[in-house]
Amino acid sequence: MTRLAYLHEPGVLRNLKSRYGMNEIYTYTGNILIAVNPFQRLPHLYNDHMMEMYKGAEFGELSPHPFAMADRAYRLMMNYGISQAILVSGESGAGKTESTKMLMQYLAFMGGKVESGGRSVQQQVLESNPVLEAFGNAKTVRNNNSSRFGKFVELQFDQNGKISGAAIRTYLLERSRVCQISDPERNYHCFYMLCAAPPEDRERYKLGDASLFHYLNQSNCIKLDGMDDSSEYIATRRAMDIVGISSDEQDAIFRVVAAILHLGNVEFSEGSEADSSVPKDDKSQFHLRTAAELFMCDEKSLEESLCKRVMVTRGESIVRNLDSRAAALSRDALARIVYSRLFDWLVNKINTTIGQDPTSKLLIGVLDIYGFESFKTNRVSSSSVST
Ligand SMILES: Nc1ncnc2c1ncn2[C@@H]1O[C@H](COP(=O)(O)OP(=O)(O)OP(=O)(O)O)[C@@H](O)[C@H]1O
Repeated sequence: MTRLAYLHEPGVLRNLKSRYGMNEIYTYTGNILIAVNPFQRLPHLYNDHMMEMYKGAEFGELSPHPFAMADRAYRLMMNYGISQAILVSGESGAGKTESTKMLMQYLAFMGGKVESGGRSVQQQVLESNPVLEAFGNAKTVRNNNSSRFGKFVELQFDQNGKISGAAIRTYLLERSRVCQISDPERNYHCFYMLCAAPPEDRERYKLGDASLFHYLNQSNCIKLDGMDDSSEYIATRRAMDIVGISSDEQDAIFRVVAAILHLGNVEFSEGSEADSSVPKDDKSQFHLRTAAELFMCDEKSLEESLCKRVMVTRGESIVRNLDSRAAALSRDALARIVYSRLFDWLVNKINTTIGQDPTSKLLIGVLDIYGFESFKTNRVSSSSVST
């Protein structure tokens, strides 16, 4: 790009377009790699043979490629003993997560240890992707599998350049999506997966079709072309096994997911006292009872926590009734906070299983932060991510 005679926007775009027309989706501009989403699988670009080619090749000697970026970071770290960071940024749907996976694939190839038994750190980092995607990705207008959280993966290396530990840190999970979605978007994948689980699991969590749940049926998009939620459920369970989440823990996780769906179906009507509220009807009472069972808490306490507010002042606490609108808001607030705690728990669990190397002085971090989006109505959470 820097060799263009006139470096201006039309020239840059024309260059990218003509390269894209020749299936050259990557272009350098100085040390930066520009990736244009091909929207088709190009397996020949990412196989072992390609990784062998880029290994140790001078930067710029071969065609632009994420492997070249990862190789450069690895070499700089090894030659100068300085930790490196790679920032992957772009609009939603641009291909950041795919590029991040390729960077990780190459770093795992260079720094991977051959384990005699068990799974290596690099395998576990790569295998944590499907779990995080099930709980942190959703269909948006631009991307059927959009990451709704930022992710910083830190790979720790020993003196020989072998991966000795890793940590995954996540940022800014989009909590509002748990309770509020609009056409043609979807909520987080895990909700639909669980509604499409084998009958015995659906029975255990008292679930039915996804379209029965308020947190899912606000949008007409329930099924996704090319994604079979029932096989994704099985695949996610398998991925959870691999990252060391026991079957009891998996049951607890899905209990919470199901409880959130039931909670969302609890509607409120005005109670007998002024400005008070109660579950609207038998249906709401059933969902409240089921949510309490799944959360393993007392039904009455759950109802009170939704329909009343406790204000603690110095020395005393005051209980105030909430009207039906305010009760619905506190229901949504509870769903959001529980889901985001569940997500944080998953990330912690994955980190514990992968294992850290506190002695490591050489790190490569890859930051994949979710992309800019501009809607008709922009919420505070989306604008704070986008700025
Ligand atoms: N290099 C690639 N090869 C093949 N397909 C790609 C590539 N990059 C992106 N895609 C396709 O584009 C889709 C969107 O890419 P990706 O999820 O990486 O976008 P993103 O920038 O991370 O978006 P978001 O910010 O919404 O999470 C992928 O699901 C995949 O189908």
